[in-house]
Amino acid sequence: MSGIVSCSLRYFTATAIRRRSSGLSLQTLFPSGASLTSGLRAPTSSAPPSHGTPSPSPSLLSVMSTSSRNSSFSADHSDITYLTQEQATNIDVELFGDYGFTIDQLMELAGLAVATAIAKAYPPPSKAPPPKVLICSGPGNNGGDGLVAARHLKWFGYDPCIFYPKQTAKPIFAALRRQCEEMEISFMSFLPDANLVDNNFTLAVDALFGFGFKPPVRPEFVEVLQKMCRFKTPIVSVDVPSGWDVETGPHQDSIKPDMVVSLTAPKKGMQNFHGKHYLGGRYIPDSLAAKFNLKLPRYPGTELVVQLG
Ligand SMILES: NC(=O)C1=CN([C@@H]2O[C@H](COP(=O)(O)OP(=O)(O)OC[C@H]3O[C@@H](n4cnc5c(N)ncnc54)[C@H](OP(=O)(O)O)[C@@H]3O)[C@@H](O)[C@H]2O)[C@H](O)CC1
Ligand SMILES: [K+]
Repeated sequence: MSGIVSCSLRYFTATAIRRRSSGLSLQTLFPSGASLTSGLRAPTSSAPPSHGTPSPSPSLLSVMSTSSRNSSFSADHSDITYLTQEQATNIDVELFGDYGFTIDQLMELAGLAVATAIAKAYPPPSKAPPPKVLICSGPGNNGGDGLVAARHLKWFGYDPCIFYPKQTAKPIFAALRRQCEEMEISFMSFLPDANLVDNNFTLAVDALFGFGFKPPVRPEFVEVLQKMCRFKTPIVSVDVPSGWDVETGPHQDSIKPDMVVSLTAPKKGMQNFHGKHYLGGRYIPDSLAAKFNLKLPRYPGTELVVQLG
């Protein structure tokens, strides 16, 4: 579909939703009429993925860098590092400074890790309409991870739809939005109430705030988080459940995600989380892990994520 036609359709969709904002039906946006909560296959296994790769020969081992055997990366998940907000920020500074990464690179890997973890934990059915996934993206890089994840989820057989209430003019975010639009991923102009979300979406991705969140939630996001608290549709949080204190975790009125995909390393606020928990962000060089004394799980083979719980 040409850009102009798809833009017109998107405008129509957003307008239609605005007009129906009282007693609204999402039929216009979701004409299939199918129950969107149906049909996710049960996870095949809750165990971490097996290695499945042949052991390297002794000669190969002798030329492997120390990286694959570095003590910072361990198969034991019980003593991994949980980061403070300051540590997470400092690691980011190093990655983008001395290590020369760009935000585009890491955000792509982060968003791909999120989509991969979702595909492992909530595999799409092979013979059914693609499951609808609501992506709630915030104004910072956490929101950018959500936009990237939406694109990969579409490739993986889901039907993502994005709520992105506070957009910035930064080129990276404009580009991510455009990429989603060109993949015919819809943007919603408002967040539907919980009952509509529950009836129309199989999953919700919380990409509002990550480790850059400073409590308390400002007024512009209070209603959004209140609505999300009422979702029965399972929520997958990116890096940090939005509204949680990065270090001390949830409070009484916090969202309760079914799953969290931590990035780089889990944050301290996740220490008592008992839901499904994956780690992604396979880009930390050994020397950086050593510098911050990070204990991280080993990613087996070609895996982009590791299941922690
Ligand atoms: N190294 C990695 O692992 C990578 C992680 N990535 C992801 O990036 C986020 C951190 O991104 P950052 O942009 O630093 O921060 P957030 O997206 O978490 O949040 C910042 C925005 O949120 C606004 N904010 C902060 N507090 C509040 C509040 N109380 N109420 C409302 N809004 C709030 C803040 O607004 P300002 O006006 O204060 O600027 C920002 O707009 C990390 O968690 C990962 O998900 C990268 O994608 C890749 C590398
Ligand atoms: K989040």
